[in-house]
Amino acid sequence: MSKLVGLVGWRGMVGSVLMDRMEQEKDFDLIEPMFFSTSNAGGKAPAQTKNETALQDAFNIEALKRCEIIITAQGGDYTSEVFPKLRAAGWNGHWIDAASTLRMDKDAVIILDPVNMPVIKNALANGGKNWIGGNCTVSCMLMGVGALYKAGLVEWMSTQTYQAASGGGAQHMRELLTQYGTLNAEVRALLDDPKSAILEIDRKVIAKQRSLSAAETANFGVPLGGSLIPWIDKDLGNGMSKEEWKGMAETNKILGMGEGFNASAIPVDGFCVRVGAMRCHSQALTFKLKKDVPVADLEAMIAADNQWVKVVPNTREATIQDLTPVAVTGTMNIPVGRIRKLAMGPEYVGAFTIGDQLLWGAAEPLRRMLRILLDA
Ligand SMILES: NC(=O)C1=CN([C@@H]2O[C@H](COP(=O)(O)OP(=O)(O)OC[C@H]3O[C@@H](n4cnc5c(N)ncnc54)[C@H](OP(=O)(O)O)[C@@H]3O)[C@@H](O)[C@H]2O)C=CC1
Ligand SMILES: N[C@@H](CC(=O)OP(=O)(O)O)C(=O)O
Repeated sequence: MSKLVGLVGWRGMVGSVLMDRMEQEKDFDLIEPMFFSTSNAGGKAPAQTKNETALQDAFNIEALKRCEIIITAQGGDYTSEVFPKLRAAGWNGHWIDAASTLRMDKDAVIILDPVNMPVIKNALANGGKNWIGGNCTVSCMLMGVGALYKAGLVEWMSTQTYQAASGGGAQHMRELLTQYGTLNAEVRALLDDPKSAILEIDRKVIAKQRSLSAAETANFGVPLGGSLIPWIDKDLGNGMSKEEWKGMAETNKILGMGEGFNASAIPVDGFCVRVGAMRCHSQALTFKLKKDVPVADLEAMIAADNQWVKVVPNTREATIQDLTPVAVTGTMNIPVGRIRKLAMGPEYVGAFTIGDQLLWGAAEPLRRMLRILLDA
């Protein structure tokens, strides 16, 4: 008999991408899905439903307890409220979660199986039940250059990110596009006139950006369209943003190197920056390797690591065609390009990588974990 799998958060942005991928990979053929809602209990479950045709109340512990596996993309507040109650009520099922809430808990594994299948298998063998998706930037980075970590080559890594609006959620994407539209409208007549002065256009754009209303910047707090924001997530009070902290803490945890900032952890640090892209996170990486390895060897290792990573030749044409958010959005591909030795010395290597933060960054590791559990 198929396992009863509860789905919470399935109609949100991450949840919708998850549903699409589960459809594409025919995951629903293997499970008895039970759909939950925080807002519409008793409503009609989506088309993938089989026997459980009504939406269940996502706060009803007894209903949740019926599930052998629960997958949630509902968000951290939901996890904080429901997960402890569910475990306290004696539920012993598998909890697969997109939210960051439980990530650093001792009994939780950050799931990214093409990178850390041994960590997942080990936890499963030891009775692990809590499977948490990683931060999107970290997951996309490790899908691209995990090979260098697995080979034990990385002494340290610095990352400078270019993160898309989708990382903030659906309203942030809308806000970005609305701002672009507002700026375009402001100078439309001048743009239509080929003889107009570009500095006049520029003056009008900056004046408009600086005068956007609180409602027009409600989500990001400041304009993002035509600008950037070099701070993502909370201020940790030590000069670091929480998104930057996750780089080292989660990378090391995913790789099974312990809980983040221990003495043997690989240093990972840099700056996380929000840019006006829609749903792809890009990042420029600087590695200090433990030894001098030829670029061709590094490329070969990266290319052989998993079926989704694609090495982009370090040429102008290949880069501008294949190494952009526009090229990657909506695909499972993780291109890694601009791989070259840096001026600081033969152990210093640069690379640039991109991933769709809703696919590998959020939804895909969850459905893959479901498959691992179904196969176990
Ligand atoms: N956005 C991202 O990049 C990432 C997000 N995550 C995690 O996933 C969580 C969910 O993120 P995200 O999918 O962006 O959140 P959304 O806001 O898109 O969806 C969350 C929930 O909001 C409810 N909702 C209310 N109104 C609507 C509406 N008009 N359309 C769809 N859903 C609606 C739904 O719950 P209901 O059906 O019960 O009403 C839905 O499940 C985050 O909180 C985070 O923890 C993780 C990685 C990346
Ligand atoms: N913080 C990420 C999105 C996200 O949801 O991250 P996390 O799952 O680590 O909270 C971003 O804004 O791009």
